[in-house]
Amino acid sequence: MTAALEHQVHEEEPHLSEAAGGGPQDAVVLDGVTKRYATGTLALDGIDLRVARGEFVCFVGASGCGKSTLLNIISNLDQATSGSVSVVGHPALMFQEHALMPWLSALDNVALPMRLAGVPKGKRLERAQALLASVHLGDIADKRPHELSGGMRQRVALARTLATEAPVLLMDEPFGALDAMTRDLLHDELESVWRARGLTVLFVTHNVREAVRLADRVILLSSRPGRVVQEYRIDVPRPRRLEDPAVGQATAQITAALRKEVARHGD
Ligand SMILES: Nc1ncnc2c1ncn2[C@@H]1O[C@H](COP(=O)(O)OP(=O)(O)OP(=O)(O)O)[C@@H](O)[C@H]1O
Repeated sequence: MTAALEHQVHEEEPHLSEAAGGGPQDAVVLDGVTKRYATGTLALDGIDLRVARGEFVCFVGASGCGKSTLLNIISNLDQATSGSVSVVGHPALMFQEHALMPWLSALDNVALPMRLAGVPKGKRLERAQALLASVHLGDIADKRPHELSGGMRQRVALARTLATEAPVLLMDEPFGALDAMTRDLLHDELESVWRARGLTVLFVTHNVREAVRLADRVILLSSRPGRVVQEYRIDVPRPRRLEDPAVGQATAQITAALRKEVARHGD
């Protein structure tokens, strides 16, 4: 068996590869992406996906359906067994665990990607300060992570993710551990940065309502192996709130489909 494996990153004025079937409007194109781990687990089976530039896509699915595997492959942290992946620019990845450097201040944590990219000190600190202000943390720049609440740390992590200037954000349950109020606030902040910068966001969550609150499109994955079961275009007008009746309706519809998927696998 031969594995046709391809992962392309397009640096500038990218056009996506013909191999992955992309066009100039696409930010991410997956063509027949399959992942079998060395243990034999078939985590993803022939995923075809096309995400337009500026689109906000959320993935939901039962535990173990391969959502994290998918993001890892798109970010090139892991490789597909077969299929092709094409991404515009170098995506930034944000996890549920904020992974801030405990010895650095909030400001220096946000400035870190720019430091690694060789941005001069004055410029990167100025930019980091502006990013902290954009997530309403302009006044805690000198604090270190242990002095901040969980929600504040996750906002610092969001500011640091944005400091990479990546055109594509890959977010794996980034707000999963937060209380409802903080999560609400971060939805607003993420949405406003997404719109202002024209970012493309691929966002994994277990929370269907959160997916509907944020997404232009929700993709439901099945488990063992992970496949696209259904896609839902969310045309509820923005700004949305988690408690909007229209958000509730779409949530109920997708949750019913998700329940069926979970029941099919008995988990
Ligand atoms: N490094 C690995 N080696 C072997 N199997 C793995 C590895 N990582 C994940 N898997 C398996 O692949 C499948 C998909 O895992 P993955 O973590 O991508 O799912 P997920 O949808 O993100 O799960 P969750 O929602 O629980 O975070 C699971 O059956 C998991 O056990």
